[in-house]
Amino acid sequence: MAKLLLGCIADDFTGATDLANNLVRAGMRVVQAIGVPATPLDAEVDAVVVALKSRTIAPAEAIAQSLEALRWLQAQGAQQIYFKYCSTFDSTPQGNIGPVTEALMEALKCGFTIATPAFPDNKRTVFKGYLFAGEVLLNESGMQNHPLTPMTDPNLVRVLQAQCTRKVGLIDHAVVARGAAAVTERIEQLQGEGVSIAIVDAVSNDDLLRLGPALAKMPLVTAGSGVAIGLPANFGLAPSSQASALPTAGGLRAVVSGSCSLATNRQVLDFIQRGGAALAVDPLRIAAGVDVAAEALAWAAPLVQKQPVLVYSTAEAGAVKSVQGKLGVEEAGAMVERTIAAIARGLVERGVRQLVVAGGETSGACVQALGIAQMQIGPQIDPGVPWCHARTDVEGLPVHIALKSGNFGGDDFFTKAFTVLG
Ligand SMILES: Nc1ncnc2c1ncn2[C@@H]1O[C@H](COP(=O)(O)OP(=O)(O)OP(=O)(O)O)[C@@H](O)[C@H]1O
Ligand SMILES: O=C(O)[C@@H](O)C(=O)CO
Repeated sequence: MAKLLLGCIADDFTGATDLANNLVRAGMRVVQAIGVPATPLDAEVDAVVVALKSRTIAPAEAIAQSLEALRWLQAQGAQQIYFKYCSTFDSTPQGNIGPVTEALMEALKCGFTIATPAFPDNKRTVFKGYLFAGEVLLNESGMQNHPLTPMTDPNLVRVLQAQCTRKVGLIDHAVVARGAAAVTERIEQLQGEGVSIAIVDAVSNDDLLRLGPALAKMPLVTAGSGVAIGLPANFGLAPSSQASALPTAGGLRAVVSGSCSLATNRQVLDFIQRGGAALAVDPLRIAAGVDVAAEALAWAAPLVQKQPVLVYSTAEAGAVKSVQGKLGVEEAGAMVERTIAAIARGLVERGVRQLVVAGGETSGACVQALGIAQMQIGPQIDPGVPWCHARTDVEGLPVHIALKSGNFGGDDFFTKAFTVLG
């Protein structure tokens, strides 16, 4: 068995495919495992991304799951570990970015690591330690109102320090601009000052590519997906179309969406305005006991033979709040996720082999409903979202599947996705 070059631990499912996508584009062959695999790796790949759902669970549980993933990756011979979190640094005041980072450092006897969510391809940039989402600071981007991980402070040194016992410092843009040797020098200086984790500025892919060589000997790297573009070169790998080759796609095409982000709302509207076949799922009818999944599948069955179909619960903030007010936030979420996941499975049972899923939680529910354990990463649709290929437990059938983070993708994403597969 070939040795794994890079072993990755991601704190959610769509974030894991985002990271895998950047590694593939930089030349690595990558699989994504859903949870920590029970058996040794049996694929010829350069990197494995273990997808956890550890972003908002209790810190002790996030640490336990991350260390279990670390042990599995080490058993496969991983030469370097990458802890992937969100490009908007989603965390609660307690973590889990800080606690998991420190636990991994401890386990790896790693004296120094970096932390940067910068992902310029998706307009996440870090300057002087401050995180920008698009044109505005993180705390003005809408993230200050996130229901689970409200981000009210854009200063990442402060945010991470509040979650860590180790000292957190900054490698600022003036250093990164001077290249890898300057970064290495700054790391030595910071270590002399007792700092063991540094937020790193990056406002462009060039910054991330300059940073890459300085990370070659670090046992642990922690970041969003952006830093990944600079790592494969450290292992002598270069971008190649081979790394993203997937089996030829066939079968019927569908989109299921449980994401209520602004981007997904625009994508649903765009699909409908182009004349796409679309059906809205009403959470209140699910709550009233109607078999909404069966209805949706009956609607989709004839249409999907001729064209891609979209089944969505996507709604604007006001409508979501009203449903949550009636059903409760968690209950509404869980009910809609179960329904969308049942529809995804039903669609695959009816011949869909190219499936787009929108929303992080929704993706988790769909991947689990389809019994997917491992995904091979293919070509990018839009930054952060690749097509993947996976075996399901629906008669062992394979599907091409794309898991879209709520905020990612252009307005035409649901149309463009299928043109990428050809
Ligand atoms: N119409 C609706 N009313 C209430 N809740 C909904 C509705 N539609 C979807 N939901 C729930 O909202 C949540 C959406 O979360 P999900 O993670 O899937 O999307 P997202 O937050 O846009 O994506 P990401 O986490 O990738 O940013 C899910 O729990 C889903 O079931
Ligand atoms: O980094 C991001 O923004 C995404 O990969 C993500 O983690 C969404 O949940």
